Amino acid sequence: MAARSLSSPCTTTILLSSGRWRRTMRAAAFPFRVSCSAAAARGTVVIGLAADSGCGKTTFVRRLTSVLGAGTAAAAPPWGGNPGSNTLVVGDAATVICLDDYHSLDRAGRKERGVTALDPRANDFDLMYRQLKAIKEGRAVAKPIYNHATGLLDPPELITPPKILVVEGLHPMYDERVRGLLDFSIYLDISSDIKFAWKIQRDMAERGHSLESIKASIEARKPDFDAYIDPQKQYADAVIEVLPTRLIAAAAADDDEGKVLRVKLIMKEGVEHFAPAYLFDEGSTISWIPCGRKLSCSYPGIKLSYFPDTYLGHEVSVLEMDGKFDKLDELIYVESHLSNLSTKYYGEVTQQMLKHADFPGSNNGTGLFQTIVGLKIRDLYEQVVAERVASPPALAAVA
Ligand SMILES: Nc1ncnc2c1ncn2[C@@H]1O[C@H](COP(=O)(O)OP(=O)(O)OP(=O)(O)O)[C@@H](O)[C@H]1O
Ligand SMILES: O=C(CO)[C@H](O)[C@H](O)COP(=O)(O)O
Repeated sequence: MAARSLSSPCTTTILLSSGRWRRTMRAAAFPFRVSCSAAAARGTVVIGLAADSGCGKTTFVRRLTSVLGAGTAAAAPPWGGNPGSNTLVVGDAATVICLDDYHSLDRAGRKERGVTALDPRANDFDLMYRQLKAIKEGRAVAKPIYNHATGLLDPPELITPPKILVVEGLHPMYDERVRGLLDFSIYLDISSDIKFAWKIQRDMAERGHSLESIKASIEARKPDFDAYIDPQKQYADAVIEVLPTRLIAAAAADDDEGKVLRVKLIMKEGVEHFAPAYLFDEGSTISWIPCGRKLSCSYPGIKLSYFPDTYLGHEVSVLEMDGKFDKLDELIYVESHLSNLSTKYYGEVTQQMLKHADFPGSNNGTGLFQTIVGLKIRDLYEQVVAERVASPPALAAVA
């Protein structure tokens, strides 16, 4: 097969899954030549997105890549890749890798040893660290693939350094070394009843699982979720917490299977390149019911709040939305009262929400806050690049 040039920035040194460096790639394994560009010299900005399975990582990533990739190619798997790939490449703007690819035990291996995929013993954090560090420094890596269709570890795929690398999965903030590579981190914290409702809806409707098997799987994972996944939220720069509504009495809300949600965007103070969004007046405490002439609300209405708080020992600002929008285009009324959104033009949040009105959560705080975090990440990237252009870092030595 003919060699193919990629426009993505990278050097010709590849970090292999085995941990060894290779200066050139075998054409049969990776049939393209890799070129370097100024973006590699700028370094890759790395974003971590942590959550349990079925908690909305894919949905969040779709909103984020839409914000980041505006004007470039739609998200696609790597060129010439394995059909079992979990990676998404959004032009040269961003690449999203799934940390499931660093499972060191395949499905049969986990079963044999009696460990879940959430257990650190089923994951190779040394390789994860080495490869993410290499990408961040501008080097391509041959990353393994965990194939969810077969439950096997497939041959590796080439990941070239993008401008923004999103690492999503169960453990982006678990290992201290990996955590240290993240320029920004997000945790999606879905309360157990709502997680259960989302999982049932997806796994029964789309994957043909029985209610009993879904319940059993959630129960079996719970101890490891509590031990290894949930504690990562203490490290997150932003947490999107999804809770049952307070606008309806608990019994009635239960009947509604979590269709009305109370969503909190918890934003850490003092994070470099990240200025928390706020409602009306920065640093104050606000409770606002926007329903009326400019915002249509059916039962149970909408309540927005904004307040300072402490979260797991950190100073934070919190934006909260309880309820759901009836008419998405009227969101502009709410947007116009929010500040520090990092939009490039008036109404960009509303436009993004309308563009993806069919995504889950578009009529409530999950979609709104995911969109805002996406815009903040784009802004963070632009700030980092502007700083690096003003004072370029020394290039890492290439082996
Ligand atoms: N904001 C939301 N509101 C309502 N339902 C949602 C929301 N986000 C996700 N869901 C539901 O939860 C399911 C899982 O979402 P998604 O695929 O984004 O999660 P995930 O974390 O990527 O899961 P996995 O790791 O298992 O692939 C979706 O099929 C969707 O139905
Ligand atoms: O928690 C998960 C993250 O997506 C998966 O369960 C884990 O990756 C194992 O995958 P599979 O169930 O396909 O063997």
